Amino acid sequence: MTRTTPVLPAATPLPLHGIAAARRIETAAAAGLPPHTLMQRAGLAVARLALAVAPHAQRVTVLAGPGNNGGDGLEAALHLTRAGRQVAVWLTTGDIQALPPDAAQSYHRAREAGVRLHTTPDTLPAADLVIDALLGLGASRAPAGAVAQAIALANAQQAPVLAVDVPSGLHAETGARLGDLAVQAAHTLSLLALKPGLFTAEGRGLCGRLWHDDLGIAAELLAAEAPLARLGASTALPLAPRGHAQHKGSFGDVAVVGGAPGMAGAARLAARAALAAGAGRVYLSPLDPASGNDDGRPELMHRPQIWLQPQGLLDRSTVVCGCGGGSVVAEVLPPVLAQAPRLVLDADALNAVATDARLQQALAGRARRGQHSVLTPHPLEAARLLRCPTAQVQADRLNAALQLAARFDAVVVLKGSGSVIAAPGRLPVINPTGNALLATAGTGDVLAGWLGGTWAQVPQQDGWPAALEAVRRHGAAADQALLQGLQGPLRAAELVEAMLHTL
Ligand SMILES: NC(=O)C1=CN([C@@H]2O[C@H](COP(=O)(O)OP(=O)(O)OC[C@H]3O[C@@H](n4cnc5c(N)ncnc54)[C@H](O)[C@@H]3O)[C@@H](O)[C@H]2O)[C@@H](O)CC1
Ligand SMILES: [K+]
Repeated sequence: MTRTTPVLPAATPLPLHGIAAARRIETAAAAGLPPHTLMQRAGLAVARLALAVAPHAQRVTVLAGPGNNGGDGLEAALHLTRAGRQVAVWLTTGDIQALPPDAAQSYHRAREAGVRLHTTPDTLPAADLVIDALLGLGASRAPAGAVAQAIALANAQQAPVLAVDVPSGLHAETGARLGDLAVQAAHTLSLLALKPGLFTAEGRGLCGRLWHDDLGIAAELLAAEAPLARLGASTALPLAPRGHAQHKGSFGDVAVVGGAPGMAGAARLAARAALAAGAGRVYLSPLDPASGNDDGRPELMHRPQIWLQPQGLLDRSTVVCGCGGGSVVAEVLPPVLAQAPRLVLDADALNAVATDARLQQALAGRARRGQHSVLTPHPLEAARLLRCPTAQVQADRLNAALQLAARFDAVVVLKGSGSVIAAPGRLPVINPTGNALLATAGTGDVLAGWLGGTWAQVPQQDGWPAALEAVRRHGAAADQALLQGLQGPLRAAELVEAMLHTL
């Protein structure tokens, strides 16, 4: 039968299906069951979760929309009424004939069970729990009319909201808002397939705690549909233990190129992170000739202008370039792009590439020369590289990351809530860890440095495993800090230390 489980933290990777695939899964599942079974199971799952997360809630308001998401809400209302709760259903439509057949059947079942049914009012009655069954997979445009009014009322009242399948107003596939209004849920119960939009862009913030119920369908039905992405695991990959006879030369070299005048800290943060990630030796080559050693970390080695040396650190290290690069980073990028065998490009290095066709060509040609690249843009940097508005990147983060990966033949980490990791020929991954404690200056430098430090230890691989692991751990450190009660932000230098103590 059905089983509801919390989705996060995800112990193992999980497939994330797009809307079309989720609908095919629903159709295939329904075909193997007596009519109306799936909706009854969905409603029962919602009611059970409501009773579990709000056991003392006596007054429950169910907001039911014009489609089958509303049908799920009507089924839940029926079960909660039977469980002795005072349930009021507010329908956004008075035209019952217009409901799809499954939802219409649930309407009649709810009415026969004595559930109080109304059309959406100007105010909601006081409630201890609100169930959002307004829009699900069928949400296709900005909420308007009675649906918009119901969303506004749900957000204006105090009781926690349990969203059915997806918070109404959120696009289940992209995680973008469909319009200005979207339900802010405390809990979301995703039904049948998990959808990518629940985990990236606005999804994580609007969903609250995420739950999943596969409604008891056969696992093969889910496996038969290709996912659009997968949710990465929240737990550590097993790393090979360090052998007794290994030495610093066994763990690779990282060279950080960054830190233009006034931005020495960014490059130092990246270098410290590379060291903490386990690289054998870390060199810091500042773009500011006046910049000296990082006195707080004497382990780091100061090596000026490595880009001027024809054969040296640039040719044999994992290079992290861009952190605090300013505009001067553009001058060193030609040799860096030409020589670095493994290259992490961040921040100003990406901005320089975005405005220079020759650098773009040099970057895109690296893979053909057997050189590997990882790009770590935040949405604005991604937008510059794609020559589009930032809103367009955020409107479809999976697609934006895939486009960048294809264009530059590189691994791309599109940062932000639910970082997306994409590479040519690979199923993109949405990272499940992280929170708003990371929204502070320097945390991106730490990520780039940690990624380089991880990658240096496995130089025979491309940047994919190192990118997945660095992004996961970066977020996991913030999750751990949140659990420990940090109010935030997690300052970047402390993040390096926190990552050291995070699995
Ligand atoms: N049919 C079934 O047996 C099952 C259905 N399920 C539920 O069904 C949902 C999908 O149902 P539907 O395909 O009917 O889609 P929805 O219930 O998400 O909504 C579709 C309806 O909303 C309207 N609509 C879309 N955007 C709107 C907007 N911005 N403002 C106002 N109205 C808007 C559409 O015109 C249509 O009438 C899933 O998310 C899930 O909750 C699942 O429980 C599985 C079982
Ligand atoms: K909903």
